[in-house]
Amino acid sequence: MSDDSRPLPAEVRTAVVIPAAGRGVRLGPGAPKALRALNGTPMLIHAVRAMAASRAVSLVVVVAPPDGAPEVKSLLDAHALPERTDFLVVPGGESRQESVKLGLDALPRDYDIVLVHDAARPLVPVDTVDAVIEAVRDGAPAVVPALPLADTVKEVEPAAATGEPEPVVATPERARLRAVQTPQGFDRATLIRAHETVTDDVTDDASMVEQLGLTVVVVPGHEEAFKVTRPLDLVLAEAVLARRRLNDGF
Ligand SMILES: Nc1ccn([C@@H]2O[C@H](COP(=O)(O)OP(=O)(O)OP(=O)(O)O)[C@@H](O)[C@H]2O)c(=O)n1
Ligand SMILES: C[C@](O)(CO)[C@H](O)COP(=O)(O)O
Repeated sequence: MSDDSRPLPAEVRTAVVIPAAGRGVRLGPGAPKALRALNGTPMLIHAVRAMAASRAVSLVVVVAPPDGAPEVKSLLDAHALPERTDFLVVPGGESRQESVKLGLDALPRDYDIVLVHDAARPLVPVDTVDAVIEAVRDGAPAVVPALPLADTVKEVEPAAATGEPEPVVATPERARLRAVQTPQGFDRATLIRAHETVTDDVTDDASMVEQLGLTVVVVPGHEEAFKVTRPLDLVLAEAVLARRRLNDGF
């Protein structure tokens, strides 16, 4: 463990950045993905509530579609959210990475732990959020929730949209692979350094911390923390919400 791994004091404050500026191309035509409804409520509101459900979270920064900040502010005002949590809305950028950076730029100084959570993972349970925060409090500079894979994974030589069969290059040992979810949790200084240092395109924030040479640790993820990416994911998300309503006796 490096010096970045010292335990943080218990009273440290935690903020969440929610990148919500994507179009949702893989979901098909319609409003920006984060604003589409799940069970009548925008996906973003589900994601915000999932984060604010943690008593450790005192600020949520929503990174809105570039021209959608006023609409997102109105949505947050129109939905019941915990009073103990503060909310900020900033406009996003061209890529997820850029949107996260814009969210980080808006963070007040007095937050030591920062979570980054996809608006597209609206159903993550609060226990997963708390497990990530606890691991950062315990001294990890970067923490990701993740699950073992159900499928075997092949590395291929990608056929550039020609439709040709793709030759398999390798079969990584499945037992060593994990499917990574969000929220990913960070010591704030580490995450800011990662975003200031790494210029490659990446698909998650933790991989930027890996590029700094620091250790990223994995805590158990949750099946309900899946990302709404394609149309079938919407069906699954509605089914999870229906089951929760039944369990809650509504
Ligand atoms: N320029 C972008 C692109 C993505 N995101 C956010 O990053 C999260 C994960 O991205 P993804 O699931 O890929 O969302 P989209 O980019 O909207 O999806 P697609 O690639 O299908 O367009 C989402 O909450 C999305 O809103 C963002 O804030 N800014
Ligand atoms: C951050 C992430 O959700 C971790 O699995 C994922 O990498 C986002 O990928 P996307 O292509 O931007 O949805």
